Amino acid sequence: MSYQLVWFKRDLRSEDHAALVEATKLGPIRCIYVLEPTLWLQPDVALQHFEFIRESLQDLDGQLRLLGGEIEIHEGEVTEVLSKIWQETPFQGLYSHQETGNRFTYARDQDVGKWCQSHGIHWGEYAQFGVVRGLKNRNEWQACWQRHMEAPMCELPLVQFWKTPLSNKPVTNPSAHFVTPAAMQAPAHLRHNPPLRQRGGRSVALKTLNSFLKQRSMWYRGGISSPLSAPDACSRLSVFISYGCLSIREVVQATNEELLQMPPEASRRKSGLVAFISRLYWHCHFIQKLESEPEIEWENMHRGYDGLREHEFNVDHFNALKDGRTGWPMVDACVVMLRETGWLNFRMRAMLVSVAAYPLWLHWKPVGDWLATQFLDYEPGIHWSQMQMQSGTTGINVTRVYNPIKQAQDHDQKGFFVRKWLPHMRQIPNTWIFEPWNMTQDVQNHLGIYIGKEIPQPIVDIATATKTSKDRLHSRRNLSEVRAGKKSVINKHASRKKGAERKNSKVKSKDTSSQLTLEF
Ligand SMILES: Cc1cc2nc3c(=O)[nH]c(=O)nc-3n(C[C@H](O)[C@H](O)[C@H](O)COP(=O)(O)OP(=O)(O)OC[C@H]3O[C@@H](n4cnc5c(N)ncnc54)[C@H](O)[C@@H]3O)c2cc1C
Repeated sequence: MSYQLVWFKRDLRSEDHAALVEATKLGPIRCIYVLEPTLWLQPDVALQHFEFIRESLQDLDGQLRLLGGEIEIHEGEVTEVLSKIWQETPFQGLYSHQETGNRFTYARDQDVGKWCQSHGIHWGEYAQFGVVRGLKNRNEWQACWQRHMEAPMCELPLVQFWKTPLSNKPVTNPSAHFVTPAAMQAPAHLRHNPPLRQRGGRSVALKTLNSFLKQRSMWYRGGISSPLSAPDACSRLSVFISYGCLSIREVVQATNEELLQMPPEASRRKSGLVAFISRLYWHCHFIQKLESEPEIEWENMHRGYDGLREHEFNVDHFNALKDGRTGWPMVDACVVMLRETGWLNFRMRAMLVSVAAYPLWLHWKPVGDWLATQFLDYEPGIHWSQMQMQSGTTGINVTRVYNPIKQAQDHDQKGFFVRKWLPHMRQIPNTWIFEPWNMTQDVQNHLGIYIGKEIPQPIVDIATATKTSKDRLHSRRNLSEVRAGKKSVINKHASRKKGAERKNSKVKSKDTSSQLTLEF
């Protein structure tokens, strides 16, 4: 029987799935997910991503079984898998969502395009975010985003599968060349699966969306900056959007519906949801940068900053950061929380990168590869744009440096956060909670806790090291050729959203808990 092949990637749902719908309109379909060995060798992947995908595929399999089909998991490089399937039972067309991924997936998609061409196969690719492929002019982008989010959700017609699964339950058929999600084997080299990470699948995603829209959005404004309140106050939807368990359009539309239904007295929740929607806009705005310029994953967005940090990489600084032993309690506690949960709020992510980029003077690429493995919600477009923005290499953003001592004073005044994640800080009295290295020898003797032993000595003097780094960055920025290069970055990447531009570089980001004034 002839059929259309639907290739699931980072779109692990059956609702509002343009590729699935368009393929279904043409006749019987077959659904596959490809476990690509080379993808799992990239520096930005971790076991947590694999396990999250497995959980999401199990859920997707359940959704497809209700419709009479299943998801087949094939192992191999995508063009090899397509060739094998094609040789066994040729298909008419290939259907998938567009992906703005890393360097590997970009090249892989080019190979798939060539494979389809050489086999005379139509490849239907559909946008799943408000990201525009082949965008000619950034001025038009905002209207495109709006159109995408306002379009009706894709309705699935009656589905016919190319074959009925052998059983109602997922079982791996030994004669078939595919396995079920439960039988997926993680590559042995993969490491890092935080015990407290979020679990995958659409059912969990919908529960998370619902609890945010109905309750937790109450704390969004004012609650998202502190790492103590953020785990509940933030939506926690990023990973479900990144792996497509939810479509971003359905999140935007559900939020707008909730806003319409809200009684006037729910003003707190209302302002929370309005702030949240603006984040969903930023989601696509940042991904558009990588879509328009894939090189920002490995090259400075503004090439005038080339050579600034690359040749001075201090491995000891990097290891101290990764081990959570920089000596700055707020930084070390964030590293531990991230390691245990796979998640951090925006402000603390920005602080980690800022500490890496300024006082530790580390180039963003290795730091970004490490953080990509730590963030369960790793989304290349947001990640690499943010890495560069917080490191000062975009050339268009105000230098924003987060002092970890001040961040602790502002967002963890009583030290609950650092004591939660750093056991050795539990005995430190409030007086020294922000700067424990100032404890006198007598105090250390009294507590039986020593700086340089249980508590690391800060690896550099933060004030001096930060000043030196800022001076170096600014002297580069002031070069006439660097100033001249700024315009083309603005033309290509800057947001045209009103209010996005900061009025002047001296405007401090006070609490900015709403973070509505994100820089472009
Ligand atoms: C260095 C760095 C790396 C980051 N890497 C990622 C990443 O790989 N994946 C990712 O989804 N987010 C990333 N972010 C953005 C942000 O920190 C996370 O989206 C957010 O913390 C996720 O939690 P949430 O879903 O509860 O966010 P909420 O505050 O509830 O936000 C709602 C949604 O808006 C989007 N969003 C929020 N903040 C931003 C932002 N600043 N830029 C773009 N989109 C945003 C996300 O899709 C998020 O799910 C990064 C930020 C920094 C500073």
